[in-house]
Amino acid sequence: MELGDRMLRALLSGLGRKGGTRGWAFSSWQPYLPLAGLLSATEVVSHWTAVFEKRGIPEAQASSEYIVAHVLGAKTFQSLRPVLRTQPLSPWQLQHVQKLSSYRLQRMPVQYILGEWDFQGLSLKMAPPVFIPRPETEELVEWVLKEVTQSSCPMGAQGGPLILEVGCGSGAISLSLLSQLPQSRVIAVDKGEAAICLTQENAQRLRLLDRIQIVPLDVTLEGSWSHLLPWGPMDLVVSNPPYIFHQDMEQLAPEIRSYEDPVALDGGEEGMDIITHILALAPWLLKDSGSIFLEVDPRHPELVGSWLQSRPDLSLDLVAVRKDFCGRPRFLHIRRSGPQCGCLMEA
Ligand SMILES: C[S@@+](CC[C@H](N)C(=O)[O-])C[C@H]1O[C@@H](n2cnc3c(N)ncnc32)[C@H](O)[C@@H]1O
Repeated sequence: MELGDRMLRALLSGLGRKGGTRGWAFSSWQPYLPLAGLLSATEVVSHWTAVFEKRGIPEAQASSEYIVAHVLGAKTFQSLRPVLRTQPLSPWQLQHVQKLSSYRLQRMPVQYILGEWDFQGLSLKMAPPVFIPRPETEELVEWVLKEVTQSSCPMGAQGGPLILEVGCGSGAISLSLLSQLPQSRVIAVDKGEAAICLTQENAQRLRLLDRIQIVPLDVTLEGSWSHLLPWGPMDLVVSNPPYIFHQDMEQLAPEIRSYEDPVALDGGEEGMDIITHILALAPWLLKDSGSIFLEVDPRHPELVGSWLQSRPDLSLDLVAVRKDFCGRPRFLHIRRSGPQCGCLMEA
C-alpha cells in the first residue's frame, strides 16, 4: 500500500489525532433534510464534504467519498465507473447516503459505518466496539511474513510456523498471516467477547476456520495458559496489544473514545501492562529460539529493553526495532535464546 493511502486510512480511524474534539458534533446534531432532485454521485460527495467541513468532521472529503461509493456498491469513489459518478442517484440511494452520513456527523469512524474494511487485501467485517485495524499493523504483518519466508529453518510439524496472536480483535493479524502462510496454524486469543465473535465470523467469511483456534482468554489471569497449547510451544507470538499510556487516553480523537473498546487501547500507566504479561509468559509459550513480534508506542523500545534487562530469567533478547511509515520506532522483534538454527535471524 502507498504511503499516502496508509496516512489517509490512519486518519480515517482518528489515529494519532490529539485534541480537536468537538463535543457539540455529538450532542447538537440535527438531521439534514434529504437531498432532493437529480443529483449525481459527484454532487452528493460535494454536498456532504461541505456539510462535514462545516461541522468540523475530520477527513471530510474522504469520508463522503467512502460513504457514497459504498452505497453504489464500490470500495472507493475512484474505482466507480465514470457513468456511475455522473448519473443521478435514486431516492433510496440518497436516503441511504443521508443515513450513513448522519453517523459520520456523530463521529462514528468510517470503518464502522461501512461495516467492513480491507487489511492486507482481505475484506474484514468491522463492528463497534472491536478495534479497527490500523495501517501500521499491516507493516507489522509484512515484517513477520518477511522474517518467516526468509527463515532457513522449517517451522511447525507441517512446515509452517505455529503462531499465537494475543489480542486478535477483528482477526486482522491472524487471518492475514494465515492467508499468506498456507502451512501455518494460529491460536488467536482475546479477552473481549465481541472480538472473539468477530474473529470467528471473519475466519468463516475467509474460509480459514480449519487452521485457526479462537480462544476467549485474558492473558493477565494466572493459569489461563495451561490448557491452551494443544500443538505444543509456538514458533511465533504476535501482538498489537493495548499500549497507549493511560494518561494519553483522554487525548484520543472522539472517533476512538466514543466507539472503540478502551480495553483494546489502554495499556496502563506506561502502556506496558499487557506487553509485560506477554513477555513474562514467553518461556511457557515459545519454542527455543522462538520469536515475539510486537507493535508498540515509540517510547516502548527503550522501556521494553530496560524491562528485559531486569528479567534475565526470561532469556529474551530485543533483537530488532522497526520504524513505521512515519519514521517512528513502533515494532519490536524479541527472541527467546536457545540453540540457534538460523531461524528468524536479523539481517
Ligand atoms: C489494539 S487491539 C488489537 C486488535 C487486532 N490485533 C488488530 O491489530 O487490529 C488489542 C486487543 O487486545 C485485547 N486485549 C486487551 N487486554 C487483553 C487481555 N488481558 N487478554 C487478552 N486480550 C486482551 C483487546 O480486547 C483488543 O482486541
